Amino acid sequence: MKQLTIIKIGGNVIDSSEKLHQFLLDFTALPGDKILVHGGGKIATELGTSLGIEPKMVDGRRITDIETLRIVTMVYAGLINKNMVAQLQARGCNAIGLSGADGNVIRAVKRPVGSIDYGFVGDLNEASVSVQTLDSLLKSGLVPVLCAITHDGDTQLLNTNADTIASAVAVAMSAVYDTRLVYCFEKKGVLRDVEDDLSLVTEIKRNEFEQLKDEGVVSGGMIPKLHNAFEAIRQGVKAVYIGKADELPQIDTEGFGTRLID
Ligand SMILES: Nc1ncnc2c1ncn2[C@@H]1O[C@H](COP(=O)(O)OP(=O)(O)O)[C@@H](O)[C@H]1O
Ligand SMILES: CC(=O)N[C@@H](CCC(=O)OP(=O)(O)O)C(=O)O
Repeated sequence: MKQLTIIKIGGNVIDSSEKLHQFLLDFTALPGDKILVHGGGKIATELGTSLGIEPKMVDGRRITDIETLRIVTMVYAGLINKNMVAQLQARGCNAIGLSGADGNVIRAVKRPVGSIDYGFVGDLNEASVSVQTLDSLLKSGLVPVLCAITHDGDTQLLNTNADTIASAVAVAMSAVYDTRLVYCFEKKGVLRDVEDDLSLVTEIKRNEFEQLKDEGVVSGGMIPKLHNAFEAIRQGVKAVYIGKADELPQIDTEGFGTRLID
């Protein structure tokens, strides 16, 4: 099987034009087939706040009412996605920017209302990702750049966490590629002390994740990120890493951030 790398880039890196510039250079230089998935939660929060729409997050997920959906669609599928594609094109990477509705590449189901109504948030299942569409784009020499906007197939756009999209795409693509999933963000990886880069945990096994959670070592957005990462491994993704965006070039030589192991 051919190798495929799925890279997810988080909001704190996208928010810095310098860091984003360097990351896109490194992404372009990465050999082989690749797909980029981006978030942008920080920028959506900033724009929403400036328009008087306060963000509401529960367990790292954004409660997405109709006004918020308009903002995240503009920010993720428009501003960020198109700027990234233009920057990649300028570096010689033949990127194609897509929401989940484009080419029906990611179809989601609106999250059912339980104790919390998340609004227009989309959940993914095993049939969500169109492997055929992504595979044909890759075979045409294109590099898909996916944002956090999905659709339900019945006109409704939905907001889906970008870490979850990256994990679902990696799982689906592992049917036809040897797939690895790389979460890039602003820290060196999973740290024992969030403020200390020297406290990097180089490997985490599934059973150690529960322990790290109980000890309070991992918190906030890192909990769903690790959950998504272990789901990906359980469902056939060959390797999953979490690490610092500007260390991406080391991935095939010195190793990269935290490697997750089943
Ligand atoms: N043990 C930990 N190691 C590294 N980061 C952690 C840890 N525990 C919590 N975090 C927090 O998790 C955040 C990453 O999650 P999130 O903001 O969802 O990522 P992204 O920027 O990729 O969207 C980091 O910015 C950090 O503040
Ligand atoms: C439903 C949900 O929470 N969607 C996320 C999508 C963006 C995202 O995941 O951005 P980061 O990767 O930068 O956090 C949100 O709106 O924040």
